[in-house]
Amino acid sequence: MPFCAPRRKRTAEFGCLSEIYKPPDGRLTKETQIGEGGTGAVFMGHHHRRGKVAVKMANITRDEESVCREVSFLLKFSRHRNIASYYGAYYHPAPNEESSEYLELVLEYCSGGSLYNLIDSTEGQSLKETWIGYVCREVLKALNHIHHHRAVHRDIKSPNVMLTKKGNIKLSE
Ligand SMILES: Nc1ncnc2c1ncn2[C@@H]1O[C@H](COP(=O)(O)OP(=O)(O)OP(=O)(O)O)[C@@H](O)[C@H]1O
Repeated sequence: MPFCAPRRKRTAEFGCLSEIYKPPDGRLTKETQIGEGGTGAVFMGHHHRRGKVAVKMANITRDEESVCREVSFLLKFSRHRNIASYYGAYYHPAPNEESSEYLELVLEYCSGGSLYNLIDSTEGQSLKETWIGYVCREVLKALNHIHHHRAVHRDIKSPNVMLTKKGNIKLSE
């Protein structure tokens, strides 16, 4: 089975997650862990067609509502150049009753880290004004796009602003 994008977000009426988000057939591999967010761990991964990707293990058992919110945000907005591309999601069932169910969200890999890391790396010095201007302009482009579609982000902070290898700015949820 090829890499598949979810057809629609989960709601009670659509039924079983395992039918909506098909599991991969081994063409997606998870490698080292690169971060930890509120919904779960984030891994660097490799996809046979996309190359390097970020795989976010979103814990459905712990907080299904915020996972659905994130998927819905990505489906709506991730085609914008200032929002990390969303390649699809896979359902990961709980192996036993004590474990959690996950949705593996496959995203564009932002190897430059977050704006938070970038500021931190200056060790108390400020970023150059030209950089501050550039980052603000790119984040505003993403926000303008979101607002144009009558939505709001509500969690703008430096850890949610990511950088790609080329220095492009990507707003995440
Ligand atoms: N697309 C990505 N590319 C590279 N690293 C990423 C990517 N997404 C997340 N990360 C890494 O994983 C960490 C956690 O990301 P995540 O989006 O889960 O954080 P969060 O915003 O705190 O979580 P949430 O808002 O979902 O509770 C980030 O700080 C970053 O280091």
